[in-house]
Amino acid sequence: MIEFQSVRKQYDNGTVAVHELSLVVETGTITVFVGPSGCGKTTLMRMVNRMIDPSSGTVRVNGSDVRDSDPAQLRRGIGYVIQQAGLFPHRTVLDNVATVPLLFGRSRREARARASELLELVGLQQELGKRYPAQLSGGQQQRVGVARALAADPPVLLMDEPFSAVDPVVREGLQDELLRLQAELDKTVLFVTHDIDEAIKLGEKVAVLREGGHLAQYAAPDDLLAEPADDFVTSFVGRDRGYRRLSFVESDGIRPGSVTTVAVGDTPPARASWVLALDGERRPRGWLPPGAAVDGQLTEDQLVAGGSLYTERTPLRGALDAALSAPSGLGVVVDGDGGYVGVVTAQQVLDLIESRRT
Ligand SMILES: Nc1ncnc2c1ncn2[C@@H]1O[C@H](COP(=O)(O)OP(=O)(O)OP(=O)(O)O)[C@@H](O)[C@H]1O
Repeated sequence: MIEFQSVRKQYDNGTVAVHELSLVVETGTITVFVGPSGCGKTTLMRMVNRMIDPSSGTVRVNGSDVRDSDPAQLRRGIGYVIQQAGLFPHRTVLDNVATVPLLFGRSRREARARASELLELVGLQQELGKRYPAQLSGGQQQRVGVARALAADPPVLLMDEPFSAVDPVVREGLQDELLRLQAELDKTVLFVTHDIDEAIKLGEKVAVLREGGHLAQYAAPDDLLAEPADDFVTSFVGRDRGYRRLSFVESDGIRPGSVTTVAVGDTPPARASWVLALDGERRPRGWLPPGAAVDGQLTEDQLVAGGSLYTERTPLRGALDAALSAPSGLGVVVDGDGGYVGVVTAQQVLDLIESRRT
């Protein structure tokens, strides 16, 4: 557990970066600090590993005041991941990660073996270990940064805008990876971002900060979207919060309907409605428009691209998105292996939401 108690930080130039802030970060959770630039997120995070000391107030990690620990000792139990990964440019990827176990007194061989395990854990192929950081993509470098922070198996992980230098698609992949890792490792993660969508996706609790290091709200993401504490939080969480809240709404009660399907390679039936094309493993490949004439076997280039797929029993947002993005207006529901289950309409999702309200 990390506790901030009446913490204040005023820099020598008079800037108040954090204003009398108190909050508790629970053990084994991902907690996100989010807010506009300059609101004190980084300052607050760096107080945990004593890169910055508060002007007043107390920061405790697992009950101990951090000021009572030697900074070097303290940092061994706290992994730190930053934007651009901060890797040593003249060491190979494997040696970058092995640095930490070496510091802990492991032999070079043991350290490299451990580094190799960690690269695998963060989803990097072993041969990338021989490269230098500049020979990796931004997303891969970020994974190396995470592997290095995990090398000491610290109970606490600080992540300061770790994914903000990569493009949105890679970023989403890294976020998913972090959630997967956390399910396995159960660390206490403090994550800083200025992106509210990232905060809502990753955080079990989210602290919204505003200018001058004031805590505007500290809540679970669903509560933040449902009941923003004030105008600042309302505008910060954005306009489509009603829609985004669907990410937290269970889909129990959605009954997928059926639609005519055809396997790619077969001859489709003549239909006045949309026909869904599936591959040999019954995974959706696209749609055949109403009345489309196909002579002989159906090929993929005759199909209209499908919308997003909705994996059954995941939150409602995905179901609505699948329906809205499908050319047929029918969201395709798949099972955990990506196999076709049925279809769902936007109306079904809205009816379910309405029935819950009443
Ligand atoms: N060493 C310093 N000396 C003086 N002022 C500082 C120092 N470090 C940060 N500040 C100021 O303190 C405030 C909070 O900075 P901090 O870096 O904690 O914000 P942040 O929320 O992490 O911002 P960003 O999202 O832009 O990284 C800002 O006004 C910043 O200019």
